[in-house]
This record gives sequence, C-alpha cells and structure tokens, in this order.
Amino acid sequence: MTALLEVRGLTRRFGGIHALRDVGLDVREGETHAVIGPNGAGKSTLFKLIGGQLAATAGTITYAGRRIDHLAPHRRARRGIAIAFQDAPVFHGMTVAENAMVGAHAVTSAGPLSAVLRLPRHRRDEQVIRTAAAHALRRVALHELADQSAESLPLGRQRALQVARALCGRPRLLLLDEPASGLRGPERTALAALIEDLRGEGMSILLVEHDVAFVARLADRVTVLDLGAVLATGTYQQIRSDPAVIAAYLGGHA
Ligand SMILES: Nc1ncnc2c1ncn2[C@@H]1O[C@H](COP(=O)(O)OP(=O)(O)OP(=O)(O)O)[C@@H](O)[C@H]1O
Repeated sequence: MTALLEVRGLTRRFGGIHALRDVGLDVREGETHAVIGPNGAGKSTLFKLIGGQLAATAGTITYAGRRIDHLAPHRRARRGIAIAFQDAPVFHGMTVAENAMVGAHAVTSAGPLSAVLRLPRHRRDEQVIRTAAAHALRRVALHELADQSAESLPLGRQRALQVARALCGRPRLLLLDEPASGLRGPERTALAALIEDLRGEGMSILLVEHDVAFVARLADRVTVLDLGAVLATGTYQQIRSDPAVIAAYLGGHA
C-alpha cells in the first residue's frame, strides 16, 4: 500500500512548549490509522496541522504526492481532506440537512461566492449538494431528522452530524477527532460499523481516539504519541506489547 498522507519532521512550538516534536506518520491508501496518547500528547495539534487550522514550526505534510503544508484549510478540503472535530459546533438556526450541506459547499467547484450570489452554476451545484447531504445523513441514520433544527439534537446525534458533514464532501482522507467520545453504546456500535464500511469502500481514515477497545477493533495501525513525540507505530498487537508504550500510556490495560 502506498501512503496517501506523509507527515515528516512535523514540529509545532507554542512559546517554550513543544506540542509536537519531529513527528513522522503515514496514512496508507485505504488504511484506518489511529493516533492515541495521554492528554497533552499533541493529538489535537497534529490534526490542526494536517487540516491547516494551525501552521507548523517545521516539517512537511505531503498528500497524494504533493506538499499541502502551505495551503489554506479550504484548499486542503478541496483536495479531499475532511475533518470532523470533536468540539466543532453544529450551526444554530439551521436544519440538520443544511448543516450537512456545509461540508459540500467547501468543496464545490463554484465556491462560496457563487453560493452567496446564487449564480446558475450555484443552483446546479445546490442540487448535487442536496443529494450528497441526503446520502451522508442516511449513512449516520439522521435522514429522518433532516428537517429538524440541528441544535435540538442530543449530543451523540450532533457528533454523528459532524461526521455526516465531513462525509458530504466525499473525502478521500477522513480525519476523525475522538468520534466515540460521549456516545452511548448503540451509537458507538453504529459509528464503528460506519467506519468499517468506509474503510471497506477504500476511504483512508485517521482517527484520534481515547477508547482503546474502539481503536483495537478498527485500526489497521496505531501511532502512539507522548509529550509531542512518536513513541511507537504498529498494529495494535505490536504497540500494546511495546515497553515504552506500556510505561507511558497503556499501563495496566496492555
Ligand atoms: N494554542 C495553544 N497555546 C499554547 N499551548 C498549546 C496550544 N495548543 C496546545 N498547546 C499545548 O500543546 C500540548 C499538546 O496539546 P494538544 O491539545 O495537541 O494535546 P492532545 O493530545 O490533543 O490532548 P487531549 O487529549 O487533552 O486533547 C499541550 O501541552 C498543550 O497545553
């Protein structure tokens, strides 16, 4: 398998704090790759650097063979990278369907200006986007709530909506930031099944997750971060028996 995403020497400092230090990581085509690590290990910083919400102090990010580390977030989205952030709010005053559609507006050829001016091209895009949103909402079992206001959804369903929004742009690389956190049993099981389906369709997935059982079930490979540096990368079976990982993170769970 070739790498779709290649992170090399990635470093980010906040003043004197090294949030990330010389991090290297690959996400292969069609792979589900998990990033785990204790609080403050640098997981959120890594996601923001890949998404373009933060700039790196040093290092490179290559996606589909081309450097993307100097591109704005929307340009990375257009190339096929979508992120569902754990704490991204749903947009209030908008329906569930309209919230999902935002994910596709980010990647349409006409762009947001054409949406504001309601040009003919935008109206054509609008139909495509509606169809993509309906499809994405069905995948997370929110299609029956499409016309409901998004803020009326319980937290677990708002999480699912964030995943639908990311899927709506039909990404090639999906970044999921702690998608299972705060979900109840059946919602968690449904999310795991969705991730397995997406993987089966060839999507590449990078997942930050605290729930070790979730990671063990879903991840082809796991990268363990601690204090901003990579401690180990391998299959779950490999990393769970790595002495450095046991000492730093898994402790009694390994
Ligand atoms: N904007 C910021 N300004 C200053 N320090 C920051 C900033 N963002 C992150 N840090 C620091 O960088 C380090 C890594 O933080 P990060 O949020 O990436 O870790 P994390 O692994 O996502 O943690 P958690 O599991 O708690 O979400 C921490 O020491 C954190 O305090």
